[in-house]
Amino acid sequence: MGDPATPPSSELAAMAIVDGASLKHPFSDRVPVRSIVCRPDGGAGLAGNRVRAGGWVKTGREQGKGSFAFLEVNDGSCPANLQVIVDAGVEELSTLVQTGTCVSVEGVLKVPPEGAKQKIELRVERVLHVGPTDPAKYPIPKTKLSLEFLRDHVHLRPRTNTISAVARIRNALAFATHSFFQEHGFLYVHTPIITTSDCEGAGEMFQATTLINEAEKLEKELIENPPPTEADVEAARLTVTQRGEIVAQLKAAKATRDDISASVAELKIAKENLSRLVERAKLKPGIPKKDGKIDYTQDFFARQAFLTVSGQLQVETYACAVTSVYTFGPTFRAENSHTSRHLAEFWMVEPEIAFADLQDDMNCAEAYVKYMCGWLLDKCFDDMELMAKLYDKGCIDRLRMNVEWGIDLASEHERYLTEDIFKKPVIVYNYPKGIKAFYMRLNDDLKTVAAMDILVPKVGELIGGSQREERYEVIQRRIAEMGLPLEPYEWYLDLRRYGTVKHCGFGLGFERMVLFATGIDNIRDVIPFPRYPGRADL
Ligand SMILES: NC(=O)C[C@H](N)C(=O)O
Repeated sequence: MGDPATPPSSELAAMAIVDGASLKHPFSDRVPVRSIVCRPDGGAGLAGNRVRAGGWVKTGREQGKGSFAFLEVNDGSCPANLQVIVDAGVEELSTLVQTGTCVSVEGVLKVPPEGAKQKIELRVERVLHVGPTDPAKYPIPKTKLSLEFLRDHVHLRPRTNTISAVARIRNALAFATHSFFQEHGFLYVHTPIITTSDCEGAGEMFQATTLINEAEKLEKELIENPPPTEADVEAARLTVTQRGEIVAQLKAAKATRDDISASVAELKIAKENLSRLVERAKLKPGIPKKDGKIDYTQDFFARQAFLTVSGQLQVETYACAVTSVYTFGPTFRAENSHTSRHLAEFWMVEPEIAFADLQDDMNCAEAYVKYMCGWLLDKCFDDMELMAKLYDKGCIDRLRMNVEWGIDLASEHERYLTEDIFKKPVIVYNYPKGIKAFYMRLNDDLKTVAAMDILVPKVGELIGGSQREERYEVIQRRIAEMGLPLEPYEWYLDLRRYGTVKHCGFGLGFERMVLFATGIDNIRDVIPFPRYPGRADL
């Protein structure tokens, strides 16, 4: 003893007794609640172990006339709580029992008395930390709260059962995504967020340079249309007095003076606006400056740049070089949309495969969605059970279903098709060319393109994909036909000019997959920080 590197005896006990490697968190002294209760025996086999555990109190009550307290503690590692029993005297019980209090405790795991719901409980011997909460102010009390209400408390909502389960399901789906594509030899390629190309050509891009463009526009306007100067005002006055007729002179003078003072006022406002905008723009990091002034000669911010709507065009460059690739990142749509299926910022998984056609594309999409369903059943069953209980009795069956694919339909009635006609996912393909993007391959009928959408019950479109037009002349004609400028797509056309190859790909809306899996109704509840009109604060 006396050696500063030797931990206190209680810590030694914790390390020695708790089946260390398998139970203890690798980078903290705690044992995650999951390691204690999410076991086939519900944790009973761990009785006698000394552990440290921590989390947030879901519910708490004092028992035995205040001689001890029962706490249901959750640390987000699984949907289940750990029952924790604290004797009076160890800590102020009235603080501990408040919903939302954070506790970190050390004690011994015990099998509870006969008839108890849980198979194991923690008898506390030492309280290591208490983060109290004021029950009068805490916005997330233990009563059932609507998801809509929770949207106004985005920073505290992960403390709820639903939002923490969604976080785990989302995490599992992301892991499954990488696992699926990596297992099948796809390369993960990071595509850019800031870009000048509008992949869908739908004009729904967020401008990345609004501020600078406003300042630039105003400055240009003032140069082209300079407002009157003081000298102009004086000259105008002189002209007025030199005029012959007094009456006309007075009338003219009045009119001119009014005009002039209006112009001067406008000038003042314009100048103020300009300097305010320029000042604000100067504060923005990353804007190119020369001698303290914005440097418009530099290409990047001086040109219009946008937030990407899809990584597809860029990821195609890698598919046409390294064959099988995917990108997975945030994408943006500046639509003023208030539906439960749209977000201004959402995540998309976009694979792209060379030497593959539309049928291959559909096969890949089918295998990928089935893989994710299997993964959730395997790795997140307890969270799925919670979703089935709270939101949608059918969600587990939906994951289990043997998806029926490839029903041949050439029309686009999304949820109607999946909910009323087929109660299963359907693929709709070969769409009329007029309603689809320029990059989709023109079919031999010259009327339709090799596009496909996968529509699923409850959600509608989950996946949109296509075989890409690999023929230089055809794609060039399609771009022109759709009234798009050729110049921004020159690099894209190079892929067809040099070593072209048939290829295909699709985009899966990641949040829509979470909706499909969980049965939750609104897309704003399946992304940690939803972005929709009016919402971007946190
Ligand atoms: N990668 C894809 O095919 C997705 C498609 N570009 C879309 O945004 O819908």
